[in-house]
Amino acid sequence: MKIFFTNETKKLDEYTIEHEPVSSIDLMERAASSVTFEIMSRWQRNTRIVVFAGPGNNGGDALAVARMLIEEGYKLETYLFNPFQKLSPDCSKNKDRLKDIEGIHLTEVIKGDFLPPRLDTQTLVIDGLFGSGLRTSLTGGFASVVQYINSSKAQVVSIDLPSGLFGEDNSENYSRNIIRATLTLTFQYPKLAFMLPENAEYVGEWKVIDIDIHPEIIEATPANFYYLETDEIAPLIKKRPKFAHKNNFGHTLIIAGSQGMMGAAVLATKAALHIGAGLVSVHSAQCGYAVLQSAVPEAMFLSDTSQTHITEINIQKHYTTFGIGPGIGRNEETAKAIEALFGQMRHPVVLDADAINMAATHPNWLSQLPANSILTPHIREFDRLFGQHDNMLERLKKATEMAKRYRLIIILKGANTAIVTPKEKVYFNSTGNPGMATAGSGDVLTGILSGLLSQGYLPHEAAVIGVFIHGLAGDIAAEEQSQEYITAGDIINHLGKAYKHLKNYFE
Ligand SMILES: NC(=O)C1=CN([C@@H]2O[C@H](COP(=O)(O)OP(=O)(O)OC[C@H]3O[C@@H](n4cnc5c(N)ncnc54)[C@H](O)[C@@H]3O)[C@@H](O)[C@H]2O)[C@@H](O)CC1
Ligand SMILES: Nc1ncnc2c1ncn2[C@@H]1O[C@H](COP(=O)(O)OP(=O)(O)O)[C@@H](O)[C@H]1O
Ligand SMILES: [K+]
Repeated sequence: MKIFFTNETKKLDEYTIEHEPVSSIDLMERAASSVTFEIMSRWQRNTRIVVFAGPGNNGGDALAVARMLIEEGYKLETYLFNPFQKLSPDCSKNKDRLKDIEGIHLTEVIKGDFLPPRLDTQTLVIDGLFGSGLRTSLTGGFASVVQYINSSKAQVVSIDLPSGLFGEDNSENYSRNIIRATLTLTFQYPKLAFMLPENAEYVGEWKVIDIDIHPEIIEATPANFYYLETDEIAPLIKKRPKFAHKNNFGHTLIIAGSQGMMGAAVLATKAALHIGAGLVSVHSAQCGYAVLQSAVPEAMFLSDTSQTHITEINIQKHYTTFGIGPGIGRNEETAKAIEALFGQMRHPVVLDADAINMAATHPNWLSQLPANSILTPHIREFDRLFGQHDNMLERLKKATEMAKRYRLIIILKGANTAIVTPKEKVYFNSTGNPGMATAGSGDVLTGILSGLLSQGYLPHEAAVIGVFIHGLAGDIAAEEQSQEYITAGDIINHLGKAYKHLKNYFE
């Protein structure tokens, strides 16, 4: 799903209005009825509802929703803020339509005559003050209304965007003057701001409401940001040919583990096998021999000369890819061993964990990796590598710049993991849950990505499939066993079900 910028909303709406064709007031009616439907499915008729409408089309939506809810038997109070005595044409039409119906409590606030209604835990606020047309941070009376709503314990449904929030960059915005929504019902596509952890407190839960924007204009409008969903990932999964043998699915070498951190090697190796690599070998310190051979008998073990850590990696065979980093520690001897490998990397590799930390102290590494290699930093690893950043938006900008400069795929891990490609595209993942914030789940991702590269998936395909299926396996595990319970091993144990879900998706 493309993520457009809010300044493109008008263009998308206008094309739809002209080419569907549909009048703008009917498009608003369509949007409002979907919002009404969603509210009705969650809140009962006896809920006390207070609607706050602004002067633009976001306010128009809110007034239309108010009318529809009254027609459905809900009781509500509606406040229309019109300080400049200028409403958008569709907002004005909806004000007239609302005035005409029975049982309406509509207050139009023009000057500082606003007596705020009581808002308590039993109240549902519908926030239609501002949406995609917000030009500057809210100030004055609008800011006061937002603060009043925020200071209450009412639940808040925001239409399109929490009022006061910009769709993209909020780094200069005033936190106090942005609605903190319980639920945001956004039109047609999620906004970039929703992907960023710094805005979670405003957006709350969010859901896309399809208003049938014309498919031609969606197709024709380029985007740099995407939200990955099952219908985009499922078609990428390859079928294993009937006469295939293990060599068709490549040979992955996992370079992982050191004394006390052998579990990381086990997890990455198991994940590479379960995602479907033909052969998996693991190079690790001698102390890992018994552990690896018993925990993952399907993998071959290549022992380092050191008992405790990796010091030298002798490549005797052709490996399709390398998965480097989980649990290797930061010994300088290990760094030297990895450096010595650069000349032998023929295909994209995966770099994770301490390998990324070492890249931070060995600045020439990034330019020596094969093009389209995959880096999987979490936020702290990312900042160690590329410097401190104040927020996720800053990190995304830097990731985009670095992915292009070094021709790498950067997977910035977290909720809504971002996959940033050398072509400056950013894909946000939709799967995964906080249960995955547990030791070793990143090691599993490294194994998955290496195993996918090994099977011949293109690097950007391996990246999006890997991140998606990792999160999906975590979601299935959490569904069965609850978020708190799941460990990294449970993610691996649910990869099979995740694969099945993707393969059966179109059946
Ligand atoms: N046909 C359409 O155009 C559709 C529009 N939709 C709704 O329309 C919204 C966008 O409508 P608009 O473009 O009218 O924008 P908004 O309703 O978000 O706000 C625009 C109005 O607010 C004023 N304004 C902007 N920033 C301000 C600030 N900081 N302080 C005070 N006033 C400020 C503008 O001068 C303008 O009057 C979407 O978010 C969505 O809710 C939906 O109804 C779907 C269809
Ligand atoms: N709150 C969350 N929601 C979704 N996914 C998460 C969340 N927290 C962590 N994850 C996922 O779990 C993995 C954690 O990786 P990482 O931080 O490297 O852990 P570790 O170092 O313990 O292996 C990442 O893939 C990340 O996207
Ligand atoms: K709003």
